[in-house]
Amino acid sequence: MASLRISGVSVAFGGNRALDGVGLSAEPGRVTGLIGPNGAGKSTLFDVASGLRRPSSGQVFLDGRDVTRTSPAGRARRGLARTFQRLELFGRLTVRDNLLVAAELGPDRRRAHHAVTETLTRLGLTHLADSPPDALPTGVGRLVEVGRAMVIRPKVLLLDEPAAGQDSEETERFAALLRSLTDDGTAVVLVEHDMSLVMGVCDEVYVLDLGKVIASGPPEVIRNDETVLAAYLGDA
Ligand SMILES: Nc1ncnc2c1ncn2[C@@H]1O[C@H](COP(=O)(O)OP(=O)(O)OP(=O)(O)O)[C@@H](O)[C@H]1O
Repeated sequence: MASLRISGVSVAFGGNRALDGVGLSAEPGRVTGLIGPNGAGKSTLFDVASGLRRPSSGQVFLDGRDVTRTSPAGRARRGLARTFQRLELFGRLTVRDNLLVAAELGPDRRRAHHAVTETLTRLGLTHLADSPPDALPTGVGRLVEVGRAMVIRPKVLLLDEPAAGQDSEETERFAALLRSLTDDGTAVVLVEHDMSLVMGVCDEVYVLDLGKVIASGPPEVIRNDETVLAAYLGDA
């Protein structure tokens, strides 16, 4: 069963149909890519999935349960975590405390300190644990944001442009991290403009354009899809 299933979701901002009947499934242990030109609706779809925006129609299911009317906090308790395109860290708390705040809101508070230590090790950030994110380069800040989402061991992890600002070595390490998350059975949904990362790491890719899914399938199919090339990859 899909960990996250989105069905027939529509959102309009005034006369602008940001999402128009969008469907998407994210399976456990797989990375599902979501790509499309600027303004295609990717972040809006994450907002609908995480409960920050109520769709005018359509449904969201977590592990088969309809959560369309569940609050963001309720969805987090059911194992959904996300990152934001714009970093949403507490700039002056330490990296460790940024993770701890999230861990203590998760389902297992007693494990919070242990989970933070484990996550910092996994991300290779232990040496920066006592630094405030404000003092770190953006690429590292993004990793801290991913850590804050990972620390509750989510079933579904939505990542909004996590590799922006990372250099090629950091991106490579990040790809390995994504694979290790799927080994844990996490369903990862990745919004990302770095096409080599998307094509290298995703099992399945959805392409959004002007609020509609114009193609979905494995990376090798998407890479050669004429509609996708015309809408997006051609000028990427
Ligand atoms: N709060 C809002 N109010 C009005 N319009 C919005 C709002 N949020 C998004 N939009 C519009 O909805 C459409 C989809 O935007 P969205 O940010 O979801 O796209 P995106 O694919 O994430 O783009 P990007 O790659 O630039 O982040 C765009 O036309 C955008 O201008």
